[in-house]
Amino acid sequence: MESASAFSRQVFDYIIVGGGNTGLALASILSTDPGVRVGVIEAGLRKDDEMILLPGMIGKPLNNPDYDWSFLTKPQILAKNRRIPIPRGKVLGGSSALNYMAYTRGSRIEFNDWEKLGVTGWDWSTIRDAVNAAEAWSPPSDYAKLHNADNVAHNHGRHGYVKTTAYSYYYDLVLPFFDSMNKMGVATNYSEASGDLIGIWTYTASIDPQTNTRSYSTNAYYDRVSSQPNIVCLTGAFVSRVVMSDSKEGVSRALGVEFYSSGQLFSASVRREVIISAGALQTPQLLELSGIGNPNILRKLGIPLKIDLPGVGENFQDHFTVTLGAELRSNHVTADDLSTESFAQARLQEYRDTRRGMLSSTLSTLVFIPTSAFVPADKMKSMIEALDRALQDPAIRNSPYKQWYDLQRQWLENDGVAQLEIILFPSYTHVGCTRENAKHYTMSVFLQHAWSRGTVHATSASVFDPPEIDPATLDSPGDIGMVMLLEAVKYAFKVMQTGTLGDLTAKIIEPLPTWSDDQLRDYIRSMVKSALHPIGTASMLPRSANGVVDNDLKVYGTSNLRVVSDASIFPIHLGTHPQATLDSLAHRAAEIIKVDQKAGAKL
Ligand SMILES: Cc1cc2nc3c(=O)[nH]c(=O)nc-3n(C[C@H](O)[C@H](O)[C@H](O)COP(=O)(O)OP(=O)(O)OC[C@H]3O[C@@H](n4cnc5c(N)ncnc54)[C@H](O)[C@@H]3O)c2cc1C
Repeated sequence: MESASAFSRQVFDYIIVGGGNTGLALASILSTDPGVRVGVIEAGLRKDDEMILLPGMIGKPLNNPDYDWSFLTKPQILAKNRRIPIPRGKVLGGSSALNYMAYTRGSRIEFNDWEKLGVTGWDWSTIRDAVNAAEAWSPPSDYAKLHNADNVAHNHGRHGYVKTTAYSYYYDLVLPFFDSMNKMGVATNYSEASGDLIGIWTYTASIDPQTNTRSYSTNAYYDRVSSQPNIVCLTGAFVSRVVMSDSKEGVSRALGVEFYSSGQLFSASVRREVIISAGALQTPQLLELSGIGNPNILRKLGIPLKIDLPGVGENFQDHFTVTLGAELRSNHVTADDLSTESFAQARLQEYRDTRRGMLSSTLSTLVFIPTSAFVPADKMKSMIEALDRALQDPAIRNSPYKQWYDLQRQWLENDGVAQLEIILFPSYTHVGCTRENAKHYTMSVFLQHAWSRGTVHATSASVFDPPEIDPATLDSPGDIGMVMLLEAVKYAFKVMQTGTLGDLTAKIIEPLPTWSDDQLRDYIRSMVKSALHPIGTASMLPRSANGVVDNDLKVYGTSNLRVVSDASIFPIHLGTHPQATLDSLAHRAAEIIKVDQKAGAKL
């Protein structure tokens, strides 16, 4: 790791802002060319401790300021004015150091439809190949196969960077959950990486099969190149702005960055490109601090305008989730047992001695289903009628985003597109009364294509003031967000009462199947939260559709500033977890940048 003053004395070919999931991956790939110098500036520090590396420790670093930015939304009017937490990694490796390690691909249908939004060059086969370049998959063990782990080798990359495989420990509730879903008519999907996500499956995790530790951008990518002289990583430093030249014939050039380290302001210059990879919440803030954004917002912040780009910080999307809690009839081992000190110590020792056992794993099973699977036909009809009426509103019809409303409308009735994810957590992450010493589980439902469109904007000209995050929770045309969550909760009640999981469930604790729709709506407003997948705030869309970057990830109106490979560039949400796609973006971006470099593109 470098000192700030040494860093600032160098001139880099590429400066990457944010050494997170994809920024660090991209920096590492670019630096495999010895002819270029790459500088990375990351606000967090390197932390390779058990809180990050042990799968069973997930959740422990959250709210710890040494690991987590711990963002809060602004009060959400339709969610009882609550400020909803959105944790984000503040360490080298970013959120890939904190996440739950589900390494899941997106959907063939969805990626192929990006073209309908005016995005070209990003179809399923391109993204699939790029994930394959990122992935170093190992087949699951026989024990994992008994838990329906994906065993279809040709869907996976074998020689990439991020080590993936199935876990080596499964909670007792996994197979009962499969049984209940199968009895609900949801088939087991044995090849989740094929581009078809529909069904119930055991996920492939970003885990090293040799050590059963987390594989993330720090150890998967950066450690391969960190000893090379042409990559320099500065940690504990906050980029406060990209220094942009004045615009010449409508185009501005990134000259370098300014950053703070130990309270002191430094600068570093760049020969070729500045690449912002600061995540979906801080990328728009940094663009605005650099004078790129909506002129009205910049004026209020006292920031001189460099590029008029009103899409910056708009189009914010997330997966919204609600949880239900249940008490078990049985005395199964669950993750809650880890709250007993002696049990936790024994599991930790087991892991340290053998790399096996409960701490080598987390939750492991995911369900993805289309609308028709959880919204009854009569409800579907009335829901779509209300939506169609709402979509006639001139504010929507004349909106630059009309095309993606149309696309989401098509996806609602496409049985190949997942609209709902369900996860069974082998623990009690819930509210409500419970019997002491009883065992529990939590079931969560997640909307995959919410209709809310929120915003993220800087609140001052200082990088140290967190941005204002407004996901517009539950604010959707025809109230479709609430209707779908309501039906999702009712569907989850059925799952909890069906098959082997139903036999094991002593009682549903809260919410209750006997509650009226009004009570359930009230519960949803009280409980809805972020599934921690924010995207869209610097969207890859045509400029006329409020896009911020073009198909080559270059910020409109600049010759050499890209927003690369962080989740802010997704134009529309993925019906899955994002990290594998983010790795693919790093690889795709590296290809694009290398082509530009070879062509000697005029910068
Ligand atoms: C608790 C949790 C669980 C999750 N579980 C899963 C999962 O199981 N599977 C999955 O696919 N996804 C999961 N996700 C989501 C996924 O991990 C993230 O979407 C993804 O890692 C984001 O990558 P990114 O590159 O966009 O941003 P990040 O990885 O967050 O990187 C952004 C980096 O920029 C740095 N930075 C920001 N501003 C500045 C600045 N001004 N100067 C310098 N550095 C700066 C940050 O410190 C950070 O390191 C989870 C997320 C969380 C938080």
